[in-house]
Amino acid sequence: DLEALEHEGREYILQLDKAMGKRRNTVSLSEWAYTSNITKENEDKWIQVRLEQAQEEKRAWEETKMYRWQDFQDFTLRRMFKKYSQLGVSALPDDKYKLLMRSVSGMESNYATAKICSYKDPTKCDLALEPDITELFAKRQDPEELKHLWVEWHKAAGAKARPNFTEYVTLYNEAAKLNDFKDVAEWWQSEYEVDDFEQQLAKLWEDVKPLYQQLHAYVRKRLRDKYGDHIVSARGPIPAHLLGNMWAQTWSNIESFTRPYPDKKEIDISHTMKEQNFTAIKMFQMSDEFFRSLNLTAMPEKFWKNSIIEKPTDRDIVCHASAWDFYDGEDFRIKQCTTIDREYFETTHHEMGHIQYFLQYSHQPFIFRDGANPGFHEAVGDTIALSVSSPKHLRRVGLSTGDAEDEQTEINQLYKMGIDKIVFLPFAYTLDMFRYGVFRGTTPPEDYNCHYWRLREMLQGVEPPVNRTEEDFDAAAKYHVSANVEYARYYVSFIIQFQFHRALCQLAGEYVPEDLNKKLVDCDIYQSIAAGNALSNMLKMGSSKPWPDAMEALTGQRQMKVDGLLEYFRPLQEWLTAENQRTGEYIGWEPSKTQYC
Ligand SMILES: C=C(C[SeH])C(=O)N1CCC[C@H]1C(=O)O
Ligand SMILES: [Zn+2]
Repeated sequence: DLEALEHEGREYILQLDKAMGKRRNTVSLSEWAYTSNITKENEDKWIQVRLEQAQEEKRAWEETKMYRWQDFQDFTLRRMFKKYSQLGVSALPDDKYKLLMRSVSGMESNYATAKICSYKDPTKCDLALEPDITELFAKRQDPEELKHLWVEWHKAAGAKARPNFTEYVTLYNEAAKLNDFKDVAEWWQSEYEVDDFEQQLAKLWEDVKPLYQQLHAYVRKRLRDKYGDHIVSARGPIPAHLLGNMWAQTWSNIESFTRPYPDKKEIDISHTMKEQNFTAIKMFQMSDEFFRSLNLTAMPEKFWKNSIIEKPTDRDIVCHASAWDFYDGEDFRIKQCTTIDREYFETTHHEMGHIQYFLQYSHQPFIFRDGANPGFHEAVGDTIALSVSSPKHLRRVGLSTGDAEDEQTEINQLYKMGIDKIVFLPFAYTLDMFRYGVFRGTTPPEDYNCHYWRLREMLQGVEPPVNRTEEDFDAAAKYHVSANVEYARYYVSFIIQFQFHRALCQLAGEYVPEDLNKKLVDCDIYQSIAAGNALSNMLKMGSSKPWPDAMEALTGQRQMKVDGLLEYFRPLQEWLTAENQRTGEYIGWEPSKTQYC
């Protein structure tokens, strides 16, 4: 009878889950070995381990099909079977699976080891993305030097990845079909468990676009003031190499010469951290201390022993920051090539947020040891960083000397947050709108690069510094495209982190709507047990429930909405609108004058 069958099903799935945990540990250890020491030998070992695991996963998958789990009464048991009934890339036959892994590791190792020549010294050709090119792009303001760095990086990391990328698209789509998806776009969107995900992304963009256009118009004016209108037009897109970041995804590095009130003291914690002889480990200890102040879990001993937090000098590694769960309840690691600056201070909190999530759901069955959706995992650390980057907190930890919280300082602070958080949204939206089209085949290979730029111009209002052709492949010059990491998760994160932050600030008594002494921009939840416990209750759920249940547990909302973000930035939006009217700046952008593609 059904009762007995369901009982049998529970026994089966629990032992399968234990086996899955062991497998994930083995795979994580071999992937760590490869990405922390990029050699052919380590790549071969990682691929071999993945192939062996794929065999075991296939056998287990065949077994689950024998259970009529759709009729089981227990929601959690049904959810476990549902997740186990999806095999993933292991559904590919061995030879194709191997080709797929080789094409991705080929792109990722190319990205991790790419070098370019210096602008000033053409014989110096050992510049890596981290730390060399990143630091030059953050500091240099000469348009010709920035153009050189931009063109050379996009050649070395983008164009070179094109052959591997086209093979990856074909094979990955085959895997999608073997999992009963039309294509990878549908597979990626299924992770969000709503049937109108793409429409939701478009709605969120419509809601935040007016704010973005005001910020874009203001920044374009300040750049035109600095570089002249022969470089920055009055009504067109902004040249992408002038925004302080290789992908123009955050414009924080041009804050110093574009902020609204330049005569107000700038909070430059990069400078202060260097002055105070900060080390990478110090940043990690400060972040760990913040999480512990919320009554969350301390980093375990193996974290401090096994993490790699500085770039090794004796080997090639994947420097792009990452957080790792080894699924044994005690081994959790971060790998990043820390430099002492604001950007890595934030990245450290971002990665520690991943580790905290791992720790909070480490009691769950392995199949539920995931974010409620991929955006949740990206939002944890950033939500904490919203408190850490408040002037109040920076004063608390001695990274900023007190400045009267007057109106102008507040606008400067909101501007500093906005050129990081608002600016990021159209970039993130573009990256996966582009890849959805590629996987669906609506964007044919012969149109990959020009379509990518049409999307970037339409959504982000930026244009390339030089003409582009289909010899280029600029999308792969971004880590996540070369490393096969889905990106809508960050778009979701940058929306929901403001819903989380607002709820936590209210719980901490740090934010009271309409109370001018309890503003959202000043909120710092540091040491709030009430906020920490509420966050912990959401994180402990992992992916055991649909994400609206997790979001409701913390915020009372069951939908992604920009209301949190718009509430946070309201004073800035009002200021930008008034300022753009005062200067008569054109809002939005006309199509680019140059036929660059
Ligand atoms: C820090 C990470 C590792 Se999950 C990252 O890739 N982020 C964090 C913010 C956006 C995105 C990026 O760098 O493009
Ligand atoms: Zn992340």
